[in-house]
Amino acid sequence: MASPSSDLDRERRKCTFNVAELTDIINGGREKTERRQYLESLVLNEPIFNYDDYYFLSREEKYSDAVKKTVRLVQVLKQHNIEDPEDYQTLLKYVLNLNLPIALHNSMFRPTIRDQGTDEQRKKWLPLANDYKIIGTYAQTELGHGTFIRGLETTSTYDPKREEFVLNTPTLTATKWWPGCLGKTSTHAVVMAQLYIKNQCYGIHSFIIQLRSLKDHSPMPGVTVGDIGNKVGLETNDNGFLAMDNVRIPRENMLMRHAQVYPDGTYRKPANSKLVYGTMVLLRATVVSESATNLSKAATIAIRYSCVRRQTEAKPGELEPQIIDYVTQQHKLVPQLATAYAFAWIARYMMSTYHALHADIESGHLGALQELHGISSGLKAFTAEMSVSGIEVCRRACGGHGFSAASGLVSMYKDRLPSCTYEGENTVLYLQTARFLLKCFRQPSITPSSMSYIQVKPLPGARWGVKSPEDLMKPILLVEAFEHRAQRTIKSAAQFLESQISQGLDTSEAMNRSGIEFVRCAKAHCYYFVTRNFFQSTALLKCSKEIKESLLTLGVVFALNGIADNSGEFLEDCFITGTQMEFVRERILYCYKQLRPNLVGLVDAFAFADQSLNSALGAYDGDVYNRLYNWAKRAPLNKTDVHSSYHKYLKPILKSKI
Ligand SMILES: CCCCC/C=C/C(=O)SCCNC(=O)CCNC(=O)[C@H](O)C(C)(C)COP(=O)(O)OP(=O)(O)OC[C@H]1O[C@@H](n2cnc3c(N)ncnc32)[C@H](O)[C@@H]1OP(=O)(O)O
Ligand SMILES: Cc1cc2nc3c(=O)[nH]c(=O)nc-3n(C[C@H](O)[C@H](O)[C@H](O)COP(=O)(O)OP(=O)(O)OC[C@H]3O[C@@H](n4cnc5c(N)ncnc54)[C@H](O)[C@@H]3O)c2cc1C
Repeated sequence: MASPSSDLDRERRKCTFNVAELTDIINGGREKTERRQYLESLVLNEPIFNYDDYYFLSREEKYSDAVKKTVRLVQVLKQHNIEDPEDYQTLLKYVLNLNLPIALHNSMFRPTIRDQGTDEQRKKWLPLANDYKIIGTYAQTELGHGTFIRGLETTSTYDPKREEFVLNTPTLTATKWWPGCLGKTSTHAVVMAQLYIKNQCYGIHSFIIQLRSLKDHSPMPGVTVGDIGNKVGLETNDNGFLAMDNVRIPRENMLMRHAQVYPDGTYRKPANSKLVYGTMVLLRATVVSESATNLSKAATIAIRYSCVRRQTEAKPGELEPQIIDYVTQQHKLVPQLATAYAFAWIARYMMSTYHALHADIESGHLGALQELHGISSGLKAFTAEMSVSGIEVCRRACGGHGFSAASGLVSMYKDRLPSCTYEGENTVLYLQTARFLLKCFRQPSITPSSMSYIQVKPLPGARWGVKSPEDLMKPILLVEAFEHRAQRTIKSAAQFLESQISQGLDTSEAMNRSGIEFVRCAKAHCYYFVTRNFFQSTALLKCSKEIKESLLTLGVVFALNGIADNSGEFLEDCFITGTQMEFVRERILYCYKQLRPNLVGLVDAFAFADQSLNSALGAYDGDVYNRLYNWAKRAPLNKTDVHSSYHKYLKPILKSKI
């Protein structure tokens, strides 16, 4: 048997491009790579951040271990004056492969105060939060409502006499349920509640409440708080519940940047009622980046493993082949690698668009609200869905060892599963994107330039201009196919809605009956958006010819598999012919062959530290079997040769007369 590490060495010698150059491109430049390496050096060398036996821990041990790591991380950040949120994100992406009990503090609590708080409120709360003197979460979802925010039952009633709000969870279903880090960690929360003044409801607003004493961490009076129990994944996160019984907070604790309640109870409404939803939009944009990162990790593990795993005697007397050389294995993994790169590029687009439109919104240009909501909703759902499915494809492609916790793919899959649900359940978000697409379809004047393609009505009888398999390497033809499909499905969704209304259904029932068409056109739009962005971004890169060629070929793989996996949508109106579908299948094989020498180089370029992957299958040196065996020997069950259950239970029956 060839030695696993020699297999990977040989793979690395095959690579046709400079891996470090591609790493810089992925990171956003040489400086960013150096900054990342510096941040990694601060943490990766600390024994406390060792994850070797993490998979053996119980849920409670995992949570406690994560709190320990969190405290040390905060100390490191303070010691080295690391305050830039981007640095924190870099550490999360590339170093810490855990969901920390300060996840919501940094991802939602602080941003909500920053974006929804007045200058005075920022001055009061942000220094405490930035210095981790308080730890917060974002408590919106309740036992009875997650999607329908306007249906939330928690109330915040203004008492003008004492200039206070009184918060209550009036029913069991009003109990806040799921918020991350709520159960045991957070001392404060932004609570989303229905504002009541003189018995009139003004809808959802955000309020800061203290959950726990800063002296002994015990729950505050009127606060019942705890962990919601074991979940599929995210075991380090104490997702919790919160019930409030007449919890009084000062008037100043309502975040009042957009809406105000004056001491006498006068209410000033926000310029737009959706401004209070702003933090969710930021998180949806962040989910796009997380989806890219996790699929990149999964592809790294599975491709490295597939280069060291040899199986089945292809030709008598010869070495068993590397499983990466089975085309069926390439057909599992190369599309995931292509998707990982496509998502890395769209994540950069999403975050830059978020910051640009958020700045517009901050300057009062509220028209950008809907555009940002429309774009972020779809991309969150699309990338989360494909990333989670892709991680499972990578796990399954590793055979039996893919089922071992030591693969790193099992916990990754379990931890990424909820990304299709939190921050907006995927279907609900697709419907929101579709709502915006149809608005653009009907009202060209509100259509942002990024969606101007919607105005172009596809010519009846339009046909794909592909004449040969070689044509399929031309981005313009690939983008044309996805653009046509998106235009057609948006138009068809609009027509379907009209047909429902013309049959006499009221708008909400007609919208409901059109829901499947809406989701279909939202997905088609996202596929087009990601494909177009991939080729546009790659074309602009200043890099070696070899890197550009590999990235373009990955883009072709992403696009062609998108067509092959959804062929019905392209054949439905005869835009694509059967012959052209044969070209697609032939070209997919061609691309796999072209990419084969560079597969390890393309995953090495992500430059995930072994500690961050925490995988016996995906370590840089490929020493799979030793890692698996040594890890198994450390399993708690192997502390003794004979387990105590033998003496307690097994021995009597084994001694009994047969
Ligand atoms: C490490 C792990 C971290 C995980 C942390 C997880 C945190 C969480 O999960 S926080 C909780 C997340 N929860 C959600 O995302 C709830 C999802 N539901 C919603 O966002 C809303 O309920 C809705 C969008 C589904 C509906 O909102 P609603 O107020 O009922 O709006 P209408 O349906 O009446 O009208 C839609 C209308 O409003 C516009 N709009 C909706 N949301 C936004 C927004 N965020 N920004 C801007 N505009 C928004 C939408 O465009 C429609 O406009 P029109 O078409 O002009 O009516
Ligand atoms: C791991 C995890 C972490 C979370 N962290 C937080 C947090 O920190 N803070 C917080 O506030 N919340 C948090 N949540 C809650 C999360 O935001 C909600 O679970 C999510 O918004 C979905 O709402 P729901 O659970 O009520 O599902 P539901 O809305 O009940 O969805 C159930 C089904 O109904 C369908 N459905 C619902 N409404 C519609 C509709 N209008 N049209 C069509 N179909 C519909 C959905 O598509 C879905 O298939 C977290 C959840 C998880 C799993």
